[in-house]
Amino acid sequence: MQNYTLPQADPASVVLLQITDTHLFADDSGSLLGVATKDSFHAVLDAIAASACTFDAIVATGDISQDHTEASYQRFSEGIARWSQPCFWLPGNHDYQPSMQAVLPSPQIKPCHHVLAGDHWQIILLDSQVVGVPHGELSDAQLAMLDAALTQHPERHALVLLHHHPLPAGSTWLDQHQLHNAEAFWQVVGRHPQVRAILCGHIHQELDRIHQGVRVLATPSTCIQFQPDSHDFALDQKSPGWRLLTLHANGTLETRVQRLDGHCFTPHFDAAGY
Ligand SMILES: Nc1ncnc2c1ncn2[C@@H]1O[C@@H]2COP(=O)(O)O[C@H]2[C@H]1O
Ligand SMILES: [Fe+2]
Repeated sequence: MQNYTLPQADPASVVLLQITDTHLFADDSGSLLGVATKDSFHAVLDAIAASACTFDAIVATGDISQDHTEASYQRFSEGIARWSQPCFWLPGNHDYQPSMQAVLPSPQIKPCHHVLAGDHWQIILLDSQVVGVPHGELSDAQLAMLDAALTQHPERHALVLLHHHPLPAGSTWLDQHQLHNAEAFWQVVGRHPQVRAILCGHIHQELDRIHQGVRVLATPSTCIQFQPDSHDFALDQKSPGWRLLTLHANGTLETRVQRLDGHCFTPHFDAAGY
Protein backbone atom coordinates (compact mmCIF):
# COMPACT_ATOMS: atom_id res chain seq x y z
CA MET A 1 0.00 0.00 0.00
CA GLN A 2 1.41 3.40 -0.95
CA ASN A 3 1.26 5.83 1.98
CA TYR A 4 1.64 9.57 2.08
CA THR A 5 1.94 11.82 5.12
CA LEU A 6 0.14 15.11 4.56
CA PRO A 7 1.27 17.97 6.79
CA GLN A 8 -1.48 20.31 8.00
CA ALA A 9 -1.07 24.09 7.97
CA ASP A 10 -3.34 24.53 11.00
CA PRO A 11 -2.87 21.98 13.81
CA ALA A 12 -6.61 22.11 14.57
CA SER A 13 -7.82 20.87 11.17
CA VAL A 14 -7.05 19.54 7.69
CA VAL A 15 -8.75 21.26 4.74
CA LEU A 16 -9.41 19.48 1.44
CA LEU A 17 -10.53 20.86 -1.90
CA GLN A 18 -12.54 18.33 -3.92
CA ILE A 19 -12.74 18.61 -7.69
CA THR A 20 -14.64 15.94 -9.56
CA ASP A 21 -15.82 14.75 -12.98
CA THR A 22 -13.83 17.21 -15.05
CA HIS A 23 -14.32 15.06 -18.22
CA LEU A 24 -11.38 16.72 -19.99
CA PHE A 25 -10.23 16.20 -23.58
CA ALA A 26 -6.86 16.47 -25.28
CA ASP A 27 -8.43 19.03 -27.58
CA ASP A 28 -9.03 22.38 -25.85
CA SER A 29 -12.35 22.76 -27.62
CA GLY A 30 -13.61 19.31 -26.56
CA SER A 31 -17.14 19.48 -25.20
CA LEU A 32 -19.64 17.29 -23.39
CA LEU A 33 -23.27 17.97 -24.37
CA GLY A 34 -22.29 21.49 -25.43
CA VAL A 35 -20.10 22.36 -22.43
CA ALA A 36 -16.43 22.97 -23.22
CA THR A 37 -15.03 21.03 -20.30
CA LYS A 38 -11.61 22.68 -20.23
CA ASP A 39 -13.29 26.12 -20.03
CA SER A 40 -15.65 25.09 -17.22
CA PHE A 41 -12.76 23.42 -15.35
CA HIS A 42 -10.71 26.63 -15.62
CA ALA A 43 -13.66 28.79 -14.60
CA VAL A 44 -13.95 26.66 -11.46
CA LEU A 45 -10.20 26.93 -10.79
CA ASP A 46 -10.37 30.72 -11.25
CA ALA A 47 -13.33 30.97 -8.86
CA ILE A 48 -11.51 28.89 -6.24
CA ALA A 49 -8.43 31.10 -6.60
CA ALA A 50 -10.57 34.25 -6.37
CA SER A 51 -12.24 32.98 -3.19
CA ALA A 52 -8.77 32.91 -1.60
CA CYS A 53 -9.72 29.79 0.36
CA THR A 54 -6.87 27.87 1.94
CA PHE A 55 -6.52 24.09 1.78
CA ASP A 56 -3.93 21.43 2.50
CA ALA A 57 -4.60 19.13 -0.45
CA ILE A 58 -6.70 18.62 -3.58
CA VAL A 59 -8.69 15.43 -4.02
CA ALA A 60 -9.98 14.49 -7.49
CA THR A 61 -12.64 11.79 -7.41
CA GLY A 62 -12.62 10.43 -10.94
CA ASP A 63 -13.89 10.96 -14.48
CA ILE A 64 -10.94 13.26 -14.95
CA SER A 65 -10.81 12.47 -18.68
CA GLN A 66 -13.53 11.98 -21.27
CA ASP A 67 -11.33 10.84 -24.17
CA HIS A 68 -8.83 8.47 -22.49
CA THR A 69 -5.82 10.46 -23.70
CA GLU A 70 -2.63 11.17 -21.81
CA ALA A 71 -2.98 14.81 -22.94
CA SER A 72 -6.34 15.12 -21.15
CA TYR A 73 -4.64 14.15 -17.87
CA GLN A 74 -1.88 16.66 -18.65
CA ARG A 75 -4.62 19.32 -18.98
CA PHE A 76 -5.80 18.42 -15.48
CA SER A 77 -2.27 18.50 -14.11
CA GLU A 78 -1.56 21.88 -15.77
CA GLY A 79 -4.80 23.32 -14.37
CA ILE A 80 -4.08 22.52 -10.75
CA ALA A 81 -0.39 23.48 -11.04
CA ARG A 82 -1.29 27.05 -10.06
CA TRP A 83 -1.27 25.67 -6.50
CA SER A 84 1.57 23.91 -4.74
CA GLN A 85 -0.54 21.62 -2.53
CA PRO A 86 -0.45 17.91 -3.33
CA CYS A 87 -3.27 16.24 -5.25
CA PHE A 88 -4.60 12.73 -4.70
CA TRP A 89 -6.74 11.19 -7.43
CA LEU A 90 -8.66 8.03 -8.12
CA PRO A 91 -10.28 6.65 -11.29
CA GLY A 92 -13.91 6.90 -12.37
CA ASN A 93 -15.75 4.86 -14.98
CA HIS A 94 -14.60 7.16 -17.81
CA ASP A 95 -10.93 7.12 -16.87
CA TYR A 96 -8.21 5.17 -18.67
CA GLN A 97 -5.67 4.17 -16.07
CA PRO A 98 -2.67 3.63 -18.42
CA SER A 99 -3.00 7.29 -19.55
CA MET A 100 -3.53 8.45 -15.96
CA GLN A 101 -0.34 6.70 -14.89
CA ALA A 102 1.56 8.06 -17.89
CA VAL A 103 1.51 11.59 -16.45
CA LEU A 104 3.26 10.31 -13.33
CA PRO A 105 5.65 10.88 -11.69
CA SER A 106 4.38 14.38 -11.07
CA PRO A 107 5.63 16.83 -8.46
CA GLN A 108 2.03 17.43 -7.39
CA ILE A 109 -0.11 14.36 -8.11
CA LYS A 110 0.65 11.61 -5.62
CA PRO A 111 -0.33 8.07 -6.62
CA CYS A 112 -1.26 7.12 -3.07
CA HIS A 113 -4.16 5.12 -1.76
CA HIS A 114 -3.64 5.86 1.89
CA VAL A 115 -2.95 9.32 3.26
CA LEU A 116 -2.16 10.11 6.88
CA ALA A 117 -3.63 13.60 7.04
CA GLY A 118 -2.26 15.62 9.90
CA ASP A 119 -2.30 14.05 13.34
CA HIS A 120 -5.90 12.86 13.57
CA TRP A 121 -7.23 11.72 10.18
CA GLN A 122 -6.57 9.19 7.47
CA ILE A 123 -7.88 9.28 3.91
CA ILE A 124 -8.34 6.07 1.93
CA LEU A 125 -8.75 6.23 -1.85
CA LEU A 126 -10.49 3.32 -3.56
CA ASP A 127 -10.66 2.20 -7.18
CA SER A 128 -14.26 1.24 -7.96
CA GLN A 129 -13.84 1.19 -11.75
CA VAL A 130 -15.08 -1.77 -13.78
CA VAL A 131 -13.43 -1.22 -17.13
CA GLY A 132 -15.89 -0.63 -19.95
CA VAL A 133 -19.09 -0.12 -17.95
CA PRO A 134 -20.55 2.84 -16.04
CA HIS A 135 -21.35 1.06 -12.77
CA GLY A 136 -18.84 0.51 -9.97
CA GLU A 137 -17.62 -2.45 -8.00
CA LEU A 138 -14.91 -2.90 -5.38
CA SER A 139 -12.67 -5.92 -5.89
CA ASP A 140 -11.80 -8.17 -2.97
CA ALA A 141 -8.33 -6.57 -3.03
CA GLN A 142 -9.83 -3.06 -2.68
CA LEU A 143 -12.09 -4.15 0.17
CA ALA A 144 -9.12 -5.82 1.87
CA MET A 145 -7.02 -2.66 1.43
CA LEU A 146 -9.78 -0.58 3.03
CA ASP A 147 -10.11 -3.02 5.92
CA ALA A 148 -6.32 -3.14 6.42
CA ALA A 149 -5.91 0.66 6.45
CA LEU A 150 -8.74 1.06 8.96
CA THR A 151 -7.39 -1.77 11.11
CA GLN A 152 -3.89 -0.28 11.04
CA HIS A 153 -5.06 3.13 12.35
CA PRO A 154 -8.09 2.74 14.60
CA GLU A 155 -7.05 5.92 16.41
CA ARG A 156 -7.46 8.09 13.31
CA HIS A 157 -10.83 9.39 12.04
CA ALA A 158 -11.30 8.16 8.49
CA LEU A 159 -12.54 9.67 5.25
CA VAL A 160 -13.09 7.16 2.42
CA LEU A 161 -13.01 8.32 -1.20
CA LEU A 162 -14.38 6.49 -4.22
CA HIS A 163 -15.92 7.52 -7.52
CA HIS A 164 -19.22 5.61 -7.40
CA HIS A 165 -22.03 6.37 -4.96
CA PRO A 166 -22.46 3.51 -2.45
CA LEU A 167 -26.19 4.06 -1.97
CA PRO A 168 -29.07 5.04 -4.24
CA ALA A 169 -29.07 8.78 -4.87
CA GLY A 170 -32.72 8.84 -6.02
CA SER A 171 -32.46 8.86 -9.82
CA THR A 172 -33.36 5.52 -11.42
CA TRP A 173 -31.19 5.90 -14.53
CA LEU A 174 -28.16 6.91 -12.46
CA ASP A 175 -28.63 4.48 -9.60
CA GLN A 176 -28.20 1.55 -11.98
CA HIS A 177 -24.63 2.86 -12.30
CA GLN A 178 -23.95 3.01 -8.53
CA LEU A 179 -21.50 0.81 -6.62
CA HIS A 180 -22.94 -2.66 -7.22
CA ASN A 181 -21.41 -4.44 -4.23
CA ALA A 182 -22.32 -1.67 -1.82
CA GLU A 183 -23.33 -4.21 0.83
CA ALA A 184 -19.79 -5.62 1.02
CA PHE A 185 -18.44 -2.07 1.25
CA TRP A 186 -20.81 -1.15 4.10
CA GLN A 187 -19.90 -4.35 5.93
CA VAL A 188 -16.25 -3.29 6.01
CA VAL A 189 -17.17 0.26 7.02
CA GLY A 190 -19.46 -1.11 9.73
CA ARG A 191 -16.53 -2.88 11.39
CA HIS A 192 -14.66 0.41 11.88
CA PRO A 193 -16.50 3.04 13.90
CA GLN A 194 -13.85 5.67 13.18
CA VAL A 195 -15.13 6.10 9.59
CA ARG A 196 -16.68 9.58 9.58
CA ALA A 197 -17.52 10.15 5.94
CA ILE A 198 -17.57 8.74 2.41
CA LEU A 199 -16.84 11.16 -0.44
CA CYS A 200 -17.81 10.45 -4.06
CA GLY A 201 -18.16 11.93 -7.52
CA HIS A 202 -20.07 10.28 -10.37
CA ILE A 203 -23.56 11.69 -9.79
CA HIS A 204 -22.79 15.27 -10.93
CA GLN A 205 -24.91 16.74 -8.11
CA GLU A 206 -24.67 17.59 -4.43
CA LEU A 207 -25.60 14.86 -1.96
CA ASP A 208 -25.33 14.88 1.85
CA ARG A 209 -26.88 11.90 3.65
CA ILE A 210 -26.26 9.77 6.72
CA HIS A 211 -26.09 5.98 6.19
CA GLN A 212 -25.18 3.53 8.96
CA GLY A 213 -24.25 6.59 11.00
CA VAL A 214 -21.72 7.69 8.37
CA ARG A 215 -21.98 10.85 6.30
CA VAL A 216 -22.15 10.21 2.53
CA LEU A 217 -21.21 13.18 0.35
CA ALA A 218 -21.20 13.71 -3.40
CA THR A 219 -20.25 16.82 -5.29
CA PRO A 220 -21.16 18.71 -8.47
CA SER A 221 -19.03 18.15 -11.54
CA THR A 222 -16.88 20.95 -12.93
CA CYS A 223 -18.89 20.56 -16.17
CA ILE A 224 -22.47 19.23 -16.64
CA GLN A 225 -24.95 18.67 -13.78
CA PHE A 226 -27.57 15.93 -13.46
CA GLN A 227 -31.04 16.69 -12.11
CA PRO A 228 -31.71 15.07 -8.72
CA ASP A 229 -34.62 12.60 -8.30
CA SER A 230 -35.16 11.95 -11.99
CA HIS A 231 -36.35 8.63 -13.42
CA ASP A 232 -34.75 9.29 -16.81
CA PHE A 233 -31.55 11.04 -17.84
CA ALA A 234 -32.01 14.79 -17.21
CA LEU A 235 -29.60 17.69 -16.99
CA ASP A 236 -29.80 20.39 -14.32
CA GLN A 237 -29.52 24.14 -14.81
CA LYS A 238 -27.16 24.52 -11.88
CA SER A 239 -23.63 25.75 -12.52
CA PRO A 240 -20.40 23.77 -12.21
CA GLY A 241 -19.09 23.45 -8.67
CA TRP A 242 -16.61 22.08 -6.16
CA ARG A 243 -16.45 21.24 -2.44
CA LEU A 244 -14.34 22.22 0.56
CA LEU A 245 -14.05 19.94 3.57
CA THR A 246 -12.57 20.78 6.96
CA LEU A 247 -11.59 17.75 9.03
CA HIS A 248 -11.42 18.69 12.70
CA ALA A 249 -9.23 16.98 15.28
CA ASN A 250 -12.28 15.75 17.22
CA GLY A 251 -13.62 13.83 14.20
CA THR A 252 -16.26 16.34 13.12
CA LEU A 253 -16.33 17.46 9.53
CA GLU A 254 -17.52 20.76 8.09
CA THR A 255 -18.16 20.99 4.39
CA ARG A 256 -19.74 23.20 1.78
CA VAL A 257 -20.36 23.04 -1.93
CA GLN A 258 -19.71 26.14 -3.99
CA ARG A 259 -20.71 26.86 -7.55
CA LEU A 260 -19.93 29.37 -10.26
CA ASP A 261 -22.20 32.43 -10.11
CA GLY A 262 -25.19 32.62 -12.43
CA HIS A 263 -26.30 30.10 -15.01
CA CYS A 264 -23.11 29.54 -16.93
CA PHE A 265 -21.89 26.66 -19.06
CA THR A 266 -25.43 25.61 -19.94
CA PRO A 267 -25.49 22.23 -21.69
CA HIS A 268 -27.84 20.99 -24.42
CA PHE A 269 -30.88 20.37 -22.22
CA ASP A 270 -32.60 18.26 -24.85
CA ALA A 271 -29.78 15.67 -24.82
CA ALA A 272 -30.84 12.14 -23.96
CA GLY A 273 -27.45 10.98 -22.71
CA TYR A 274 -23.80 10.61 -23.69
N1 LIG B 1 -29.33 8.23 -21.07
C1 LIG B 1 -28.53 7.52 -20.29
N2 LIG B 1 -28.99 6.46 -19.60
C2 LIG B 1 -28.20 5.73 -18.79
N3 LIG B 1 -26.89 6.02 -18.59
C3 LIG B 1 -26.35 7.04 -19.26
C4 LIG B 1 -27.14 7.85 -20.13
N4 LIG B 1 -26.33 8.81 -20.64
C5 LIG B 1 -25.11 8.62 -20.10
N5 LIG B 1 -25.11 7.56 -19.28
C6 LIG B 1 -23.99 7.01 -18.50
O1 LIG B 1 -24.25 7.31 -17.13
C7 LIG B 1 -23.07 7.89 -16.58
C8 LIG B 1 -23.26 8.76 -15.39
O2 LIG B 1 -22.21 9.70 -15.24
P1 LIG B 1 -20.83 9.52 -15.98
O3 LIG B 1 -20.17 10.83 -16.08
O4 LIG B 1 -20.15 8.37 -15.39
O5 LIG B 1 -21.23 9.07 -17.47
C9 LIG B 1 -22.53 8.67 -17.76
C10 LIG B 1 -22.66 7.68 -18.87
O6 LIG B 1 -21.64 6.71 -18.83
FE1 LIG C 1 -18.85 11.75 -14.58
